[in-house]
Amino acid sequence: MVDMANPVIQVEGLRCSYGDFEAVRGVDFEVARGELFGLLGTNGAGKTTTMEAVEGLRATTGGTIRVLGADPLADRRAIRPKVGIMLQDSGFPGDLTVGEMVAFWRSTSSRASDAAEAVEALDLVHRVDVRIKQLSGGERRRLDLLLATLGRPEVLFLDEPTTGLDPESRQRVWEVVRGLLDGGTTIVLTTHYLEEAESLAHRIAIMSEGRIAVSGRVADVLARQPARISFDVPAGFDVCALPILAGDVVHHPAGRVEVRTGELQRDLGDLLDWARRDGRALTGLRANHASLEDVFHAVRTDEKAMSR
Ligand SMILES: Nc1ncnc2c1ncn2[C@@H]1O[C@H](COP(=O)(O)OP(=O)(O)OP(=O)(O)O)[C@@H](O)[C@H]1O
Repeated sequence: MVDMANPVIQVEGLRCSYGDFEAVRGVDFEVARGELFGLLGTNGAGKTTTMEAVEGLRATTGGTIRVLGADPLADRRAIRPKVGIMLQDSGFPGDLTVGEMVAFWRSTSSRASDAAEAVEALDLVHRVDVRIKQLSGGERRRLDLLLATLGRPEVLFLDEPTTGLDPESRQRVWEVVRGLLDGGTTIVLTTHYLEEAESLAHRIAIMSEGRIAVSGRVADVLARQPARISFDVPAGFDVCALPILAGDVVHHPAGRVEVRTGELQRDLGDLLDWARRDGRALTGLRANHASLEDVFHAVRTDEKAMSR
């Protein structure tokens, strides 16, 4: 059960600028202990800038941030041992081997976890004697995650942790992240993979042009978007033949009818009754709740409408 009464991370009215350009324009969110909060958004929406500010790596121009009750920039030394950070580009020394880097990193933490276990979990055993600069992009990402989690952080920031990973490696990273959540770690994650957010996040926020456009529990965010029912219809089909439905009907030229509805069960029932009565086969019938992709698309559409 997520305890929102005692958030581990509190961000209020956050603003960040690069010169005259304001990249983050008043962002608010809270993350409870043991929760995974997903920060999504288009390229340039302000996710990394927000993450860097919350990590204490970037000065802000407005608002307040508290991580474990402290200001992450001013009180960095106090909270740093409890925080793990996986940047988009970690810049670790390429001449060290994986094993040397892990040993060095481990020696810097008083709370280090079992390195051998972590190396195994992230499938890097066979790369221990390889120099970092010789790793593939996916292996680098897995090493970055390993190093970010080695100190058993209470709070973990993951900036696009699975970019460039093949599906199997991505699953492996998800397993490691789920294990950390089971152990009570609080995680903030940015990602462009919507299925990753859908699969891992308790709550998400979708950023658009420096602000949070949509936020909430994944199920609640999805429930705010219409569901879809679709099926094939023969050439020359007249949509007036359909029963009266709560949703909007779109007749695609390729011979498919789509219903976008906030009343999935009722409209689906009415359509099935109608098909049975008229002896019609609804070939290719599909009924789905909205996906995060639909929500993302709606945010993009609003973004474009606002910029017109
Ligand atoms: N060093 C910088 N100097 C000037 N502008 C910057 C700098 N870094 C980022 N920006 C701008 O700030 C905005 C937000 O960038 P940010 O990297 O936070 O976005 P993002 O949501 O993380 O994007 P992406 O998904 O591409 O990583 C963008 O318009 C970007 O061009």
